[in-house]
Amino acid sequence: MAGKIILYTYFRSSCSWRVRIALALKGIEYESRPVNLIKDGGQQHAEEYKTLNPQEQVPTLVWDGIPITQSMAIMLFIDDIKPNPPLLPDDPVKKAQALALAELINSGIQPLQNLHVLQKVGEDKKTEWAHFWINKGLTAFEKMLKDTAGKYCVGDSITLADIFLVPQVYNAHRFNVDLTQFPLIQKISATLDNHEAFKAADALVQPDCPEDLRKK
Ligand SMILES: O=C(O)/C=C\C(=O)CC(=O)CC(=O)O
Repeated sequence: MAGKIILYTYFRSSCSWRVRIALALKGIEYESRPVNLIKDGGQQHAEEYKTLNPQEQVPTLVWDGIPITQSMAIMLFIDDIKPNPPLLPDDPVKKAQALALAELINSGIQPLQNLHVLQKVGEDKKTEWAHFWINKGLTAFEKMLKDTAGKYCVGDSITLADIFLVPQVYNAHRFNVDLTQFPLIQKISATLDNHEAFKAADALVQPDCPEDLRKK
């Protein structure tokens, strides 16, 4: 695996967080470049950044000068350039289950509680809005886990489903979703919280995490 990797990231952006977990699981070194989504009206809208990421979002991974956007595409790329440990099971059914769980969050929850959507929904309604969509999505996720879970979301190996789950659980706490309704999600995310790669990728230990939120 050749190539210098730069990751444009924001500490609590779910999508950046996922990529940080994948890089940590693979043991891939990278240079982290923080993009503050709030400061200066959002540094993701800066002209220079827009040329890398026309959607004006994080993350962007730059590999040997080539920008790659979208967390799912980035993680599949990482899995291709460094196949071990794999992010998806070999078994076709398990692979589809892991992708279905990941997509449930990727397209069914996270985009609805993303910064730019909440800005459009408005300050007074945003908490109720985010709470509704996270609660609805995680209710389905928990039901699916009944058929797929072992130690992790799909069997006993870490997959993309686990990588997507952890940042979404952070957001569930942030928007006051009662996680005691979801015993499997709670159990698996507690196990993941103790995993070294997940600890290293945690939003609250990143260099751009503000001091008042930082994990002590
Ligand atoms: O610090 C902030 O308030 C701004 C941005 C975020 O939380 C990141 C998101 O938009 C949510 C997410 O990625 O899930």
